Amino acid sequence: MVMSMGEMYSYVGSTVATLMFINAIIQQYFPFHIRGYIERYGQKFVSTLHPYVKITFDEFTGERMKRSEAFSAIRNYLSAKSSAHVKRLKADVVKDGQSLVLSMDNNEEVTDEFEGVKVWWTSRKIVPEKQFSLPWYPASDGKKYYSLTCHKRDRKLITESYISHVLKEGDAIAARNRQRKLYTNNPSENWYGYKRTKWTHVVFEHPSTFETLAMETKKKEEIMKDLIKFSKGKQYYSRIGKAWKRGYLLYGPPGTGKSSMIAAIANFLNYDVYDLELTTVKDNTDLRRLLIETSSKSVIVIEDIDCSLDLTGQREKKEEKDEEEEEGKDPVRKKDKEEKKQSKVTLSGLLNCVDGLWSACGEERIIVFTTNYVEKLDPALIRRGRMDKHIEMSYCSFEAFKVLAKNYLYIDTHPLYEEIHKLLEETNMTPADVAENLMPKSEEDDEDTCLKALIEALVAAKEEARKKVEEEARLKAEKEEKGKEEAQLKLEKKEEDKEESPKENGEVH
Ligand SMILES: Nc1ncnc2c1ncn2[C@@H]1O[C@H](COP(=O)(O)OP(=O)(O)OP(=O)(O)O)[C@@H](O)[C@H]1O
Ligand SMILES: [Mg+2]
Repeated sequence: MVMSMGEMYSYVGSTVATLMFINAIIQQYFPFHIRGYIERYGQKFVSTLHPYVKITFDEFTGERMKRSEAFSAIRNYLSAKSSAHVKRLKADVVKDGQSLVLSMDNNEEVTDEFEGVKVWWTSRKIVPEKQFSLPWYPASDGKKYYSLTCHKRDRKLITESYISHVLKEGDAIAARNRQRKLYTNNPSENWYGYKRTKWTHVVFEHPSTFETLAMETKKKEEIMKDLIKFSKGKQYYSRIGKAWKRGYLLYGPPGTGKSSMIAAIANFLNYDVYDLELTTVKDNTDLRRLLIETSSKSVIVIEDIDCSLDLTGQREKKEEKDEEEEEGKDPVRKKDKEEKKQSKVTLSGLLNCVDGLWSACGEERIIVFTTNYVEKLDPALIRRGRMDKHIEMSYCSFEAFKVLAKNYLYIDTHPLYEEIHKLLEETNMTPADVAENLMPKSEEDDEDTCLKALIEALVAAKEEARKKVEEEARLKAEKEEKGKEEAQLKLEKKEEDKEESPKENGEVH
């Protein structure tokens, strides 16, 4: 008898289903010790009739019954395959999220094909017969597992290629559905209380993207390329023997988009964000503890680094010396100072965290420092290799303005653009201020009104800057004049002293 492929598959499908049915009956009606015999001899018998291999994937594995990553990946993979075909689906709300995951219900079957080979997946759950439950020890939900059946002749392909394909695809689906998080560190002193968490998180939903970011296209593309190279660089980093991380320093005046850039980076790479507030970290050890708890695929942000860290080490050291002499006499004061000292993260502590040995634990991390005053930073902090890329966020250029106009007013060009172009070249205005002016203030405001408002603001800013320059020049001239007068007075006094001195000398002798 010659079977068509379709017939063979339906035969195999029905055989598998029949066997499963028999198996279910055995499980249900035969006592445990007889079940063992039946299963053992049954399997021998079946394997001659049934040239198929079955692989099972339990939900919980190992001694500690950890949730199996393979099980979750398979669930994601199958949910994508099954939601269109399977009749009975189970809906789950994923952890922390509002998103729904549909997976095949127990005893449902899904067929999949890989390189021309067919396989069958079934979802199973074994519920224990006798359940023991207490309020503080709820009854088990049963043992869930997926089983994969394939023909014996395809065993090699399935075990060597197909399963890893499923796991990879499942992980990719999970990454796509994942809700990203924004973490903030809890102050060190709260770590040891009831909750004992170092990081608190909320769902990260920031609308900033590289598309909405107002800056020169060339600069933007360069950063995006750098990020892509980094995120795909696992092998590259391990080959050159460097930890898989990258440091960015974003600097520029307030309102030029440093924080927006961080959000755009996280959205672009689909990473979590850890917003690290250094001032509430007690010391270097706590800083290390915090960073060790960050996960890979994340952006670790330290905003306003110049304010969070005391970088004026030199001056402080000198003052400390003087104070130490005083403290020798006053033990209470000494203790106070020691406590204060302990509650500080030092520059070297931070540097150790950025490029010390431990930072290689965990991978795929971007560290971003921001500052308004790059010139204030210690060169040790920003040297190349530590901060791989320095990005200047500057005042709004015409190109950046065009991005904002497109975002806010949905326009690419306008007769007023020429005037705005000229004004932006003559005046410094941050993208935040430009954006504020472009925002319609009432429903009647159209693009003309908004652009005119921006022109007005630019003219006012230009006028203000001119006045400021004038005022500064005036003050400088005044200072110089005063300096001259003082010098003149000094000179005169010296002359007078000279005239008087022979007399004095005379008096002494
Ligand atoms: N380059 C930009 N592109 C798009 N929007 C921007 C840009 N710069 C600023 N903005 C707008 O201005 C607001 C403030 O910008 P942002 O917080 O990113 O500035 P910042 O440089 O981090 O400022 P600060 O130094 O005060 O932290 C943002 O919400 C955004 O709407
Ligand atoms: Mg900011």
